[in-house]
Amino acid sequence: MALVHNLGFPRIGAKRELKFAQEGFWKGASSADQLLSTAKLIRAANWQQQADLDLVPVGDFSLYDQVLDMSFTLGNLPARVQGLEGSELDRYFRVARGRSAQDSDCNSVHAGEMTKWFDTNYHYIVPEVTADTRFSLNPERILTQLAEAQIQLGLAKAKPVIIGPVTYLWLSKAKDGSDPLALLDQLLPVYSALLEQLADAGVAWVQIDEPILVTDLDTRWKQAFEHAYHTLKANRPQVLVATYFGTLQDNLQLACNLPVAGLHIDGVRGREEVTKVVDWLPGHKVLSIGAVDGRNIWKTDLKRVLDWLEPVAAKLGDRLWLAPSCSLLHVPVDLESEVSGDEDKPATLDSELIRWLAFARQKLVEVQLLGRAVNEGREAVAEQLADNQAAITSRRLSERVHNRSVKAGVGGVTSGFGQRQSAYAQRAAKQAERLKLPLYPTTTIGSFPQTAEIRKARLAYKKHELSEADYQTQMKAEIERAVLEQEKLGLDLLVHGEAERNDMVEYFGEQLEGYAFSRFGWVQSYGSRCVKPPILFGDISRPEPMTVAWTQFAQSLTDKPMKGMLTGPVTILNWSFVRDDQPRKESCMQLALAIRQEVQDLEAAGVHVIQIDEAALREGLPLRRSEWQHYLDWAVNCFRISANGVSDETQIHTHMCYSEFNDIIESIARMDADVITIETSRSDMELLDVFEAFEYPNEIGPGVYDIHSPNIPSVEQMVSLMSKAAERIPAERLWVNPDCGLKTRQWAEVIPALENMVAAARILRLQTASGEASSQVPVQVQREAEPV
Ligand SMILES: Nc1nc2c(c(=O)[nH]1)N[C@@H](CNc1ccc(C(=O)N[C@@H](CCC(=O)N[C@@H](CCC(=O)N[C@@H](CCC(=O)O)C(=O)O)C(=O)O)C(=O)O)cc1)CN2
Ligand code: MET
Ligand SMILES: [Zn+2]
Repeated sequence: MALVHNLGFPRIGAKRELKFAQEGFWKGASSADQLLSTAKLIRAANWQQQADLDLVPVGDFSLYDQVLDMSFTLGNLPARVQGLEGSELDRYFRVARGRSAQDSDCNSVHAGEMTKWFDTNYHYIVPEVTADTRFSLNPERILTQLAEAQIQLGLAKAKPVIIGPVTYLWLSKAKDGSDPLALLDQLLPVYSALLEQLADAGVAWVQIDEPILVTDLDTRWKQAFEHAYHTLKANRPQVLVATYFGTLQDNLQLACNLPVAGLHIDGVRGREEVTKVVDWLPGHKVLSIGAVDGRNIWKTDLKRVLDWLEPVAAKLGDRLWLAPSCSLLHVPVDLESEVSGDEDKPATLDSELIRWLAFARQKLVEVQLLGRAVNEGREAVAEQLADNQAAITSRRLSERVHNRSVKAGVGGVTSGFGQRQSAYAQRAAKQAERLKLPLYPTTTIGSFPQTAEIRKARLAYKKHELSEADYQTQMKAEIERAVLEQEKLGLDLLVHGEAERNDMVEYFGEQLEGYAFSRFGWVQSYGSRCVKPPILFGDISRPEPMTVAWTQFAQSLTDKPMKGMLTGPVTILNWSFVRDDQPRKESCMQLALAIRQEVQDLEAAGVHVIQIDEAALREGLPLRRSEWQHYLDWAVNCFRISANGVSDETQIHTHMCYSEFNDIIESIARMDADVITIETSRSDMELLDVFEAFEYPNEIGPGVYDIHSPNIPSVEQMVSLMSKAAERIPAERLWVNPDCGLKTRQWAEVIPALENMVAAARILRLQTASGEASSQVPVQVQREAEPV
């Protein structure tokens, strides 16, 4: 009998209950007890929905981030929060979010660094270590949740999930430049103790996630796996080592031979490896195959899966387990929420599209169907299989998916599409003459605070309670406010503030043909922040201009230059649920042509600076280095096609956040944007080393203001950061700007932070004018943040 199980379930709640509880608590509007009881209710509901599985994940829930949870479990808190007063919950959120110095205790704490979880749009808090890090077990969270689950589901079903020791260290960053792997022997006793406690609590199976097994590992990391799992052998539950997001390749034998009871592999992205793993896996071990895509929202073609799965099942017998390919964290909770519109929220997906889709709950039903088909024969689920087949066929043959003129447009792309008229130096001179910006020009990345009023108005508009005209009037008022504030602040290059956009990707998805969007299809991005990835289901075209009127309106309010603001094709692709019936690069090319039309329309409307955000270009990099170049080639090509249909005088900006550029700097340079703004403030400008080493030729705005934290950066901090930047990049090519957009902040934070930023730029100009190299700064009056 094949068992069916799950690796992890979304924890935000079907209606984002966790988000509202977190934010209520942070604002001081509700108590810790209220937050914790909402959390408990969500866990119970999640287990309820998974109760039919043979094994159910426990410990996949998190109040902020599962990696931060693991750091707490392992007693690995940054020194800056150790010994602080307050509760553990307080310390937890301090690491997660930072804390400004407005508190009476004067404990300003900067937030832990956040970065992308593999190639997903989920962000985790990077564990911080030093050579002196000592771990100690803090098992309370997981034991408490385990006890809850065991009561609800019975002892046998509860399967704790933890991040494995090798992956944990691989995700860690050593603040002192030491080697995190050197801490392995420190760490293993804590894992042993944890496993022993889980065994004592009656746990039969524990899932230990080691996703780095699908990445390129050098010998040391490979040996670390053997060492770790041999060391952890005694007194523990049976261990299922879980890998996902790709193929094992040269780690395959290592993964198969670890001294554990089972292995999970990604049977969607690693489909071609399944047979090989079956051959290599020792006969006493369980193989869990992820046969349902945990990274996308399409209904599984069950017949196609069964065609390859049945022979595997025949070989493995009881040793086969079935699951989604990875944790379901990356898909929305429940398609049922989309089915019937109510007055509050009209449905957005039609019944035909709904029939093609599966969210987390539906994916678990698919896994169960596969289990029954394997265990009892296809006849046992004949009706469901026929239903599934009909849906698959309906999507494959649908005329909504294919658009001849779009395909013709792609066919007509020539190499000239990606080419600017002149090289950067010539363009820069023409642009400088037109824009007349000062040295160290200041700008922002695009969005200004998305206030509760903005969101409320948009909701009312979507519910048809607010007319289109009234909605537009209100958004125009917001844009006006943003423009006035920027003029008051003395910024040099303005933005309209993106008030009218729900999200930088969803907004474009809503206006492009070939896209659908859900009502409740939320996926956690970080902490309480969620995104609703639009669903790219068909050939993409742009029926009409998407941003021109808003940008023109904003420009009409000021004599300062106004940046047009677009999301680039690669980012739209990477942050959407995309087609699985054609290569991603083809969808991307269609998006590139649509954005190119928008860029040209903006230029024709008199917009002289256009930013095309490619925040997700790097996260789209395949996990395997051997596949990088191919991806980078088409991604950069698509960006260039979207951007380069303009005259020399038009200045193209691009923006990237959370990016490490070391390995891809050549491709970044090939994008040939006139200006690139990047995230650098948390990494102390370290990121710029590679731009210096590569002699990156165009302009750069290294972020000086960490917008992910409520802290207000001081003038000194920003002058010091920019001085570090100027040691690496000639001042004439530097811009002064925040790390990213300001939509998650409040005006009360943004104004003083940008005041300081503009003051910093003025000091830098004065210093340059007087030839002064020092970063001595006149004393400034600092304004503090409002509590969030
Ligand atoms: N797609 C994407 N990926 C990304 C980023 C990004 O900006 N977009 N940025 C990075 C991650 N950063 C992020 C930063 C902020 C948010 C964010 O603010 N998300 C919002 C939702 C944004 C949104 O779509 N808002 C809609 C819907 C708002 C909403 O929730 N409305 C309520 C009611 C409104 C109310 O009363 O508050 C409802 O519908 O129930 C809108 O503005 O229209 C949130 O979690 O709160 C997400 C990710 C990397 N990945
Ligand atoms: N223009 C966008 C903004 O400011 C870029 C964000 S990148 C995640 O919000
Ligand atoms: Zn950004």
